[in-house]
Amino acid sequence: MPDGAASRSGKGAPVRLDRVSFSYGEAPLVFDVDFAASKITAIMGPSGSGKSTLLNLVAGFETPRSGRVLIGGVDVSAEPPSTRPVSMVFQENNLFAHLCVEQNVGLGRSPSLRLTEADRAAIAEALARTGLGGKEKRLPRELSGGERQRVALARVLVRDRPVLLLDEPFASLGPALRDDMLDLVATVHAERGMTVLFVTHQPEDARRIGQDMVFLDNGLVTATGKADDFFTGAGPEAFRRYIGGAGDVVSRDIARKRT
Ligand SMILES: Nc1ncnc2c1ncn2[C@@H]1O[C@H](COP(=O)(O)OP(=O)(O)OP(=O)(O)O)[C@@H](O)[C@H]1O
Repeated sequence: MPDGAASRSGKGAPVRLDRVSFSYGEAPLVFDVDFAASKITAIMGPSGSGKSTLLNLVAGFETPRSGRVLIGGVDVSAEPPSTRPVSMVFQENNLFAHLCVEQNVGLGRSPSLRLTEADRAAIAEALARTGLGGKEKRLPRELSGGERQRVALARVLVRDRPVLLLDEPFASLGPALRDDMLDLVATVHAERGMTVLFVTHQPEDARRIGQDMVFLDNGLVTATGKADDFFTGAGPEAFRRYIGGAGDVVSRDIARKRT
């Protein structure tokens, strides 16, 4: 499939930030970086380094001061979020409080909730996959935090866009549930091959599903490469300092897996 509009559904599309600058009124953030099609890239960096801003620029919630955002080779810089070939899951507040689970997921299919039979079948399948069968009519406030994030994931499943943006979506969950969710993302990624940009502060989460790594520091991309290389000590000094002792644990896990 050629890059471009054709890659708006189905397989992953490459994402490029071409000398994108952005400012909230203070020092500018400048991003010049490529995310490979159909890879899961972990985005890490100290608090305030610009990770969420980068995702918001890709999603269209923020507009570059200069430079271009390209998805599948197409300049989407002037497009609103709704027309970009992107889905996003935030740390919280992904759901509409007055809509039930089924409707919240249905929005991924049709913003007006005019759903076809095929849409309803896709919604039922996504709810089953995320373990939400039987909870279709519940409101978000009647769900646990983990269940709410699963609804957000189910919506992403039915939306089926070539790019998935995850902004610490599982940060508030316990470790076992977090691992389950990460595994679900990895399984869906293996099936569909969408491009995933995954912001996380957790080295073990980045290690679990990340294939590539983009490291931000102070509003700039300061290192990119294979995630494994970062965790086996080949990453920049700033990365090692950032993850501190967690690096040793993750490296040991990698060594154990390989023996
Ligand atoms: N709405 C806003 N208004 C003004 N400044 C903002 C706004 N959002 C973020 N910033 C600033 O922009 C910079 C980058 O913020 P961003 O949220 O992208 O960082 P982050 O790496 O995602 O941080 P964290 O890991 O803490 O979530 C920070 O200096 C932050 O204070």
